[in-house]
Amino acid sequence: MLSVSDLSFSYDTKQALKDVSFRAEPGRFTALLGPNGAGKSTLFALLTRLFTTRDGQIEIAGHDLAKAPREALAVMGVVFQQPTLDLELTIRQNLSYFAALHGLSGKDAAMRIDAALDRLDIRARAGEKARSLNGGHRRRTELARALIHQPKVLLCDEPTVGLDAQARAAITAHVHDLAEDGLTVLWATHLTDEVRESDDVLLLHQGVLRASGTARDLTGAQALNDWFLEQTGTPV
Ligand SMILES: Nc1ncnc2c1ncn2[C@@H]1O[C@H](COP(=O)(O)OP(=O)(O)OP(=O)(O)O)[C@@H](O)[C@H]1O
Repeated sequence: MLSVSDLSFSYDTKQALKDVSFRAEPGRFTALLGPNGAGKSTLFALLTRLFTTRDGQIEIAGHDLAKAPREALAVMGVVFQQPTLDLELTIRQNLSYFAALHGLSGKDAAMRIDAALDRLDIRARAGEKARSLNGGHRRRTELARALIHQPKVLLCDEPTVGLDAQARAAITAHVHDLAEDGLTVLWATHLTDEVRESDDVLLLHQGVLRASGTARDLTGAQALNDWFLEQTGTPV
């Protein structure tokens, strides 16, 4: 589980997050929705310890990120907005490198890499250079890489940016499956078609968490897009 309590953060005079509290539960796909400037990237930077703050608390699967950062980060998988594959390495080499960073090697690493590649349906491409893959398969590779160390919490920061509709749908479906298998997923997006009615939604606007609940409960008979517009005055 991912738990955030009373989290605040300021850039000089600009307060980017104000007393944000929420929980993302195991087995749930939690969508973090917010217009530009809402504070999503700031929140991800705090969750991944790129930034730190004394205002508030973050717990990753029971580990306090400030007091036990190593333990907390060890159970977290992250897919950043910007692609981070080495395009000259094969898919398997990219994953092996990451496994080594987590202290995994030999048979254990190979088994975990195969399992992660199977999970994302890209094992058949494992010997190909990342450069030869399309955007959707590169993103799948990054997702597979984020799973090798068997995290309990998966953070995805707008991971479908730049993908075509088909690749977006495939990745989104894969990550919903991962959530159904028990992972805690936090997925930042501004694209409401990536959110299912049964998903949990966190609406962030101007640094404040405006709403949280299942998409179905929050929107009632409204389409999520219309609800979002009504809440924020901003088209998604
Ligand atoms: N380095 C910075 N210095 C000052 N203000 C900043 C800085 N980075 C972000 N901000 C401000 O903090 C607020 C939150 O920004 P943040 O990037 O977290 O939002 P976001 O929801 O991720 O938006 P986007 O989708 O555009 O990335 C915005 O008002 C932004 O202008």
